[in-house]
Amino acid sequence: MTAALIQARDMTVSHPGADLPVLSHVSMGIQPREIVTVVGPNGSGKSTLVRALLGQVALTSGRVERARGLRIGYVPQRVHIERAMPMTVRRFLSLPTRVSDAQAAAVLERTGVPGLEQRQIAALSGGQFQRVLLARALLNDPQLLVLDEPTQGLDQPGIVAFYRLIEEVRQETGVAVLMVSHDLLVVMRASDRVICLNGHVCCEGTPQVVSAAPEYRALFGAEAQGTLALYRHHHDHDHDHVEEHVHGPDCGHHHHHREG
Ligand SMILES: Nc1ncnc2c1ncn2[C@@H]1O[C@H](COP(=O)(O)OP(=O)(O)OP(=O)(O)O)[C@@H](O)[C@H]1O
Repeated sequence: MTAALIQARDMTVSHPGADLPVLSHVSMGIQPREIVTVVGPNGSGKSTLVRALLGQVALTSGRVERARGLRIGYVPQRVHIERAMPMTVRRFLSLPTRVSDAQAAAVLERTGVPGLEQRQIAALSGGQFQRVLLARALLNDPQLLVLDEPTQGLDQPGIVAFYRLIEEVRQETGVAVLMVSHDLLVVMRASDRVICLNGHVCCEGTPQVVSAAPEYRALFGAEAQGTLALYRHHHDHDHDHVEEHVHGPDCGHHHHHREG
């Protein structure tokens, strides 16, 4: 296996005053060119995981290893403050690092919003704004893109289009992508690997494996049924083979489908 771009080993994060750690013994990594999505209920520690990987949150124990000189493009979850500022797209792209007109034009073209330079940030649609954020994150030619709920506030076609764009960008640039998302169905189609988080790593694997995992179905209930249906056709033709999935020590379930 190639060396991971970023790797968390047995990472625990506790916030001062809280009884339980937000993240408990989390180990996970991202390989070059991989699209990895973290799913989990509200408050399950998804944003904390991302920020810990980026070195923005102190670890209680464990460690994070980053490839030397790793370039990361990060789109944080809370960007509505930036959005309210009176500022053109062109100026926004030059924060914090100045870029040339040609670079700005090229990156807007790549993210599917060419020619928006002179528009006010506040006047963009939700989908256009997400693409401008993605454009800015791509400017330093990252090896890893980190997107925390990038499709928040988009409608269904907007969500699908955004994930398609992410796949195109990966194809074109070879960037690896770590995303946090609530869009289970779309995520399952667009990710190479899914990590299901609930304070610890509940289960992880290909979308096909995770969608069939009992931990995932316990966490997401009816919604999980929909993602499982995506893969049922495949299962129908492959009864004897159920892929292994990794699961945490405290998930409290049995793998009947495997041991039986
Ligand atoms: N700086 C902090 N101090 C204390 N508690 C915090 C801090 N940051 C996050 N938390 C708590 O840690 C838990 C996990 O938060 P986090 O934002 O990582 O979850 P999340 O899975 O991203 O949630 P959501 O889906 O709602 O965005 C929550 O209970 C939150 O209140």
